[in-house]
Amino acid sequence: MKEILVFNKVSKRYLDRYVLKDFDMVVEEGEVIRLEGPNGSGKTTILKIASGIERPSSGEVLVDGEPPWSLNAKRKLGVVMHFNMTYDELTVRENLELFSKLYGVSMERATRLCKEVGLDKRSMQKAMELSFGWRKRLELVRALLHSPKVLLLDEPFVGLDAPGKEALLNLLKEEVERGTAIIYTAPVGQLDRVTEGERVVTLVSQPSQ
Ligand SMILES: Nc1ncnc2c1ncn2[C@@H]1O[C@H](COP(=O)(O)OP(=O)(O)OP(=O)(O)O)[C@@H](O)[C@H]1O
Repeated sequence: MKEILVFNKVSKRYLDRYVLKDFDMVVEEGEVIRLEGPNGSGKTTILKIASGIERPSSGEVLVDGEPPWSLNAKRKLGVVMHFNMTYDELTVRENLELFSKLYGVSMERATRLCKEVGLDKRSMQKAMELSFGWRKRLELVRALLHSPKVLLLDEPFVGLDAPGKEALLNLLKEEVERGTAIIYTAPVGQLDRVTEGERVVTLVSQPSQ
């Protein structure tokens, strides 16, 4: 299988404190990686670096051979963080029309994904009127519009009820079958999993310097 995301000796320092030190990880197409660790161990930081939101202090990160902040990498990345990337004042449909146009894809995929997660019945609601769990579904659909090769999800199960989790897992199963690599974070003790065969990468908090 092809290597799609590589972290090579990546360190991240905020002021004088290391959050990550010489972190290595190689993710292949279709792999599911669970980043597990206590609060503050750097799980979100890894996703921020992989998505190009933050740059590493040192080391190399490559998405299909390109740095995460490049346009080519952005075309291959789907990202759902704790903050929303859809627009509050636009409806579900308007948001998805906008992002579909930005990615240069037809609305067909958005329509199908919305149906799969039950968002089709809320297409005329403004994004800010959605409850937490429904906004999460919208964020997931937005992240999948351009059929990314790498999907980065920060604590995807948090705040979802049982039908929400089922809808999420169905979409993610489809993605894995398509060959998408999924990297997601989970706090220690979180029982939900994306797949049985996923690889767990355990992080430890860096000692304070
Ligand atoms: N912009 C920043 N400036 C300074 N420190 C930061 C910044 N972003 C993160 N940190 C620190 O880096 C450490 C790791 O944060 P991160 O959010 O990656 O951890 P996490 O494992 O995702 O934690 P949680 O489980 O609580 O979400 C924390 O101590 C945090 O305070």
